[in-house]
Amino acid sequence: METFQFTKMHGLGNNYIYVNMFEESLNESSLAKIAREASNPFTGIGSDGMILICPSEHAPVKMRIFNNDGSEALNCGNGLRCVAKYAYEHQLVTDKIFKIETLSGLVEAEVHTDNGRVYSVTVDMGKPRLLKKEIPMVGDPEEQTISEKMTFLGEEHTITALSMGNPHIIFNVDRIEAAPLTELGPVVEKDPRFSEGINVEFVETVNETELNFRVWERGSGITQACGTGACAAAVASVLNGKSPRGKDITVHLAGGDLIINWTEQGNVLMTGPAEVIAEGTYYIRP
Ligand SMILES: N[C@H](CCC[C@H](N)C(=O)O)C(=O)O
Repeated sequence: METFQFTKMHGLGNNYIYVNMFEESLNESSLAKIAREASNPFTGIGSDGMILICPSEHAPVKMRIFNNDGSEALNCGNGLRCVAKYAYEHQLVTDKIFKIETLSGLVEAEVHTDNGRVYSVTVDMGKPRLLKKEIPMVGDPEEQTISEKMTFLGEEHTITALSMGNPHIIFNVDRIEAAPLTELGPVVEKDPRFSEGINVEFVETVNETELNFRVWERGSGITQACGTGACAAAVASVLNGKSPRGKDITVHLAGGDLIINWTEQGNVLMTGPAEVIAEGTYYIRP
């Protein structure tokens, strides 16, 4: 029976099965199947997906992330904080500031420690990608998507869309408790106007530096938190003139708070916790 060692970790409740690929080897053609099966809450470990911590030629570590439907995504904010924590605490890196390779490029992480234990991580997520061709979505490829009218289920909505290496669409709501997560989430996620699907976020503006936030994730459904989504929501708030550039914006997600800052230099900084839940052996189903 084939097995692998795993560490289950979460960032604000957005939890993944982490596999140290410096020590494990998994069959590339089985990764989607393993991600689906291991993520199953009844017959697997149960999680929002699987994240591989891999060797890299461009950085000390590389992150690959699979949603719980087995689809591979190009970025994951909560995952990056947990990868940074794991890499530092398992001596895959020696510095407190280091690069991590993702499928959407290199990011830089800084771990914050207490007696050698990482309790919080700041990730420089790089620049948001604002053009329609970078999301990707229909329309003029050289244009941005800021407060644009789009109709879903016969109703017109004003939306903003952008990419943090993975695609995000943001709907503004008056009360976050009333966000139509299950009504709109799955429909928008797979709307053909977004050729690679899209993560669906609902945001209530509390004030210019505070947002309430809920998410229906592409490939995973409702999660407790989405780091790239929180970055996208903060950038969208600045683009719509509701939040200031270069200031910390607190994003209140279901699982807790992230501090996001779209700096004057153009990079997006994300700061938040990363926690270990469990370690163990997973038995791969034949
Ligand atoms: N569902 C996302 C990947 C996970 C992102 C999220 N968990 C985060 O923390 O950024 C996608 O398909 O693009």
